[in-house]
Amino acid sequence: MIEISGLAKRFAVENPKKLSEQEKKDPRLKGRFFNSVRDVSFSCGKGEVLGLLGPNGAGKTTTLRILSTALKPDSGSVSIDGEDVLANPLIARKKIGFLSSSTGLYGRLSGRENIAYFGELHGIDKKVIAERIDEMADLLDMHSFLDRRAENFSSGMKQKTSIARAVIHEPALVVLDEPTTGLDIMATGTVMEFIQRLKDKGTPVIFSTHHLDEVQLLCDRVTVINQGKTVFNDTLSNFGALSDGQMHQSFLKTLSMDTGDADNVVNL
Ligand SMILES: Nc1ncnc2c1ncn2[C@@H]1O[C@H](COP(=O)(O)OP(=O)(O)OP(=O)(O)O)[C@@H](O)[C@H]1O
Repeated sequence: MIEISGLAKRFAVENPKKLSEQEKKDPRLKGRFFNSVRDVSFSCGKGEVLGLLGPNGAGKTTTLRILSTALKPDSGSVSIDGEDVLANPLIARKKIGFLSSSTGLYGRLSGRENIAYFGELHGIDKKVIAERIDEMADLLDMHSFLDRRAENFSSGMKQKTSIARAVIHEPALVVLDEPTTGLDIMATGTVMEFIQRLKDKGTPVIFSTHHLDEVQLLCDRVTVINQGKTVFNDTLSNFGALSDGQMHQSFLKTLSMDTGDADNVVNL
């Protein structure tokens, strides 16, 4: 079980002229600081898949980077199975598999070598690494490119290799930042099946997405972030019930419920 409570993270604005027009009008901009995440809370239990939704710039990536310990929050708490992630980042890194949208592969290494390298960093036996890579190559349909150098991989090949790399140590929790962005329909289906398999094995999965069909297919829980705050945090069925099962309408409804203070979280 992972529990996130009251996360907040602000960034210093180095050059206000570089802010987008939308960011300049955003209530999160306070003087020289942009409060990207202001109050984010949710939890995800064993065998559950949680979909993290929100408009562009809502704070999803910032939140997921905090969970993965890549970023330190200014306030709030993150615990996995009762263990304080922020106080024990090394233990947390062992427990969490994180797919980031920004971490690249080593172009000179093959897909297999990229994944194996991470396995070795985690201290896993080489034989076990080889077995796990074979298993993941089956599941993610990677055999045709696994031994090619990663520098010329397509987006789909890169993403599958990055996902395999993120879970090589069989983490207790998997966090995926927009895992299907840029993938074709077949690769998207393969990644969705891979998440379903993690769920069947009891591994909690948190993933951010803009695709409501993926949420409907896979998620048990839905969290919506708007302007850095959790505005909805509940089951998929209660999310659907906000507007008779029309996911798109439910999403829009949660956004309109954000009145800008912390008391408007819809927790049905
Ligand atoms: N290091 C940083 N310095 C300054 N501002 C940042 C930094 N990282 C993120 N932000 C700002 O914080 C806000 C939230 O960004 P974040 O990437 O978390 O949003 P997101 O919900 O993942 O968006 P998207 O759906 O577009 O990926 C944005 O306005 C972004 O510009």
